Amino acid sequence: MSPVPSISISESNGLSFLNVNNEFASAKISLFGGHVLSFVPALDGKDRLWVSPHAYLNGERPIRGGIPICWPWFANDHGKEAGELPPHGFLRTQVWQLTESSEDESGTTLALTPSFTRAEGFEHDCNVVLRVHVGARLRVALETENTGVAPFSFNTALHTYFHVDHIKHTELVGITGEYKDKLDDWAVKPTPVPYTIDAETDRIHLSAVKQATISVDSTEFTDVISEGNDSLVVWNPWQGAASISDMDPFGYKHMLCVESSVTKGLKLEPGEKFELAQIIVPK
Ligand SMILES: O=P(O)(O)OC[C@H]1O[C@H](O)[C@H](O)[C@@H](O)[C@@H]1O
Repeated sequence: MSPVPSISISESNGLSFLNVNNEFASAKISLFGGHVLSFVPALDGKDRLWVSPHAYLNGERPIRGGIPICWPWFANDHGKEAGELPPHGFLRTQVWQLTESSEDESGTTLALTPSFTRAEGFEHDCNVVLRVHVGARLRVALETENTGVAPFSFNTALHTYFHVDHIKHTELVGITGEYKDKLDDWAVKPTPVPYTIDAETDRIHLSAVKQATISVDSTEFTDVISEGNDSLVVWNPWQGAASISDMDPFGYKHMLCVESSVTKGLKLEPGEKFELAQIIVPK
């Protein structure tokens, strides 16, 4: 299909990208992974997303940064030994197609679909559509529809890497309740107040937080609104970034993952649809 005029297509290292430019913002989306890489609002010209300078942008590995799509499982929660199946599922490493695009007074909307939704570890019939709206806000929504005759359960996440000027000057506001600490054998702990990051952090917040704010130097920078989530994941590898081959040792200073997530298992009956969405609101 030919996209609307606010979308142009570029290619590099064998990957294709959709570049969206309208009066509200610009955005870049990789068809590999159905992966939003950048969202720069006209408001202040500051990218809200972070991509590692060492990210593989050639289809060899999932892209480190932007908005990876985790589906139909989160991390290694696929019921087999870690390493037997790809972490975060199999959508972030396949080529997606642009199936629809439109523009109106609020911005540009695109729909993308993955090449396949059935693979080892998830042998069910379904349709998956990613809808991206680039306007004064960025809305990313992943819809899953059960097109089969039996129910299935799955997990999913919009694993967004937010850009922050400096992690040591960053605070997360609005997260309440308890979290499971992956770095402490999944111990359940109260959410800290104030919520600052000063060490490796890998947490599944167990309440369905609908709005969190990323503040930098006590100034609100980005609101993160979630719809359909049952949890919120917060991740920063800190100096462990040095052992991640597609991050540099200091990469952790400029990113914070705040992931709108379904981690508790969501059951879809035949014919049912479910949407997980994240809305990124520049302040
Ligand atoms: O390296 P990746 O497979 O992209 O995963 C990156 C991170 O994703 C999530 O935030 C998990 O909670 C972390 O445990 C994991 O390290």
